[in-house]
Amino acid sequence: AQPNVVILATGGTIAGAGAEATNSATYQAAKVPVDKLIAGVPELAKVAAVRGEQVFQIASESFTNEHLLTLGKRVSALVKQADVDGIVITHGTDTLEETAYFLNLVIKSDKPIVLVGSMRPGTAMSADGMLNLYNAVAAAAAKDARGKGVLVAMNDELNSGRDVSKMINIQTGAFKSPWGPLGMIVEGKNYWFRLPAKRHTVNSEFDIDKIDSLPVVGIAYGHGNVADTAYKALAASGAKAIIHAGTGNGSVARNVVAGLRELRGQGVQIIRSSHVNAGGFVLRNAEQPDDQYDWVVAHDLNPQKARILATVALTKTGDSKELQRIFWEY
Ligand SMILES: NC(=O)C[C@H](N)C(=O)O
Repeated sequence: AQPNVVILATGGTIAGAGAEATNSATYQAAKVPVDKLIAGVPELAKVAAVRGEQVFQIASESFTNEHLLTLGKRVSALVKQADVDGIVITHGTDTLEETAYFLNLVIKSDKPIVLVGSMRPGTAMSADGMLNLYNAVAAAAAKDARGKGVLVAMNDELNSGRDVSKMINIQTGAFKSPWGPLGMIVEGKNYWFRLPAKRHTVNSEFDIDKIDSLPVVGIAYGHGNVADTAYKALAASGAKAIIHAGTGNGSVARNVVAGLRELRGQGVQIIRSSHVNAGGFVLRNAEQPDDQYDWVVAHDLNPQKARILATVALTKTGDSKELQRIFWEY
C-alpha cells in the first residue's frame, strides 16, 4: 500500500496568485485552497496517498503564537494516527523557519514532518511551488526521512528545521542552513549526508500536548546610536524574555547595558543573539560578562529562532541556568 501523507495548508506564496505570469514578486499570498494545490500536481499520487486540510489561509508574516499552538496540536494529533505516515505543511516563507523550529521542539514523533513553501506564486513563470510540493510529499512518504527532526524541502535541498533560515527575499534558493543541508531530494528521492546534532522531537523535553499557552518574547535590534527604548517598551508590554538581536558576537552598546541589567533585575530574561547574516555564534562571557549579569546566550540561533526556543523553554522554567542549558542543547 502507498504511504499516507496529510498536507496541512497554512497559506503563503505557495498558495499565492498574481495577475500576470511576469508577476514573480507582486501578487497576493494565501489565495489558492489546498485541494487546488493538490490537484495542480497530479504526480503526487505516484508517491503517496495524499489528503489535504486547510488549517489557515494566511501570509506567514501574520503567524502568531496562537497559530503555532493550533498547528502544533493538529500535527501532534495526526502523527498519533496509525493511518498517517508523514505530514507536509505548506507555509509562507517569511516565518517558515520559526514554525519548523517550533514543531522540531514540541512534536513527539519520529514520523517525517516536512515544511514547504515557494518563492514565486503558482501563476508566475518558473513557479517553484509545484516541484517543491512534489519533493516535500515524496520526502514525507519516505521511511528514510524518519527520526531526523522536522525538515524543510525546498529548491532540491533537505534542511533541518532547526538550522534553516530564509536568507534572501527573491531567489528560489532562499533557504540555507549555516551548517549546510542534511541532504538533497532529486526526482522525489532523498539523499542524506548528515544528521542533526541537537535534541529534537522524540528526544525533546517539550511536548505540545502539555502546552496550552505561550509567553510573549520580544526581539530588539542592536545597531549604531542605539538606545534602550525598545527593550524597555517590550518589557513594559509584558515580554518575559527579550532577545537582543545584537551586532557581531551579540555585543551590547554601552548605552543599553544598564537598561538590560535593570530589566534582568525585574525578572525579564535577557538573551544575547546576533543579527550577522551568515549565522551568528554567540559565546558566553565574550563581549559581556553573562555570568555576572545573569544573562543567557543564544548560541548559534538567529534572533527569530531564539525567540521560538525561549518561548517554548519558558513554559517549563523561569531559571536562567536552565534556559542556558536549553540553549546549548536544542
Ligand atoms: N514567499 C512567501 O511565502 C512570502 C509571504 N510573504 C509569506 O510568508 O507568506
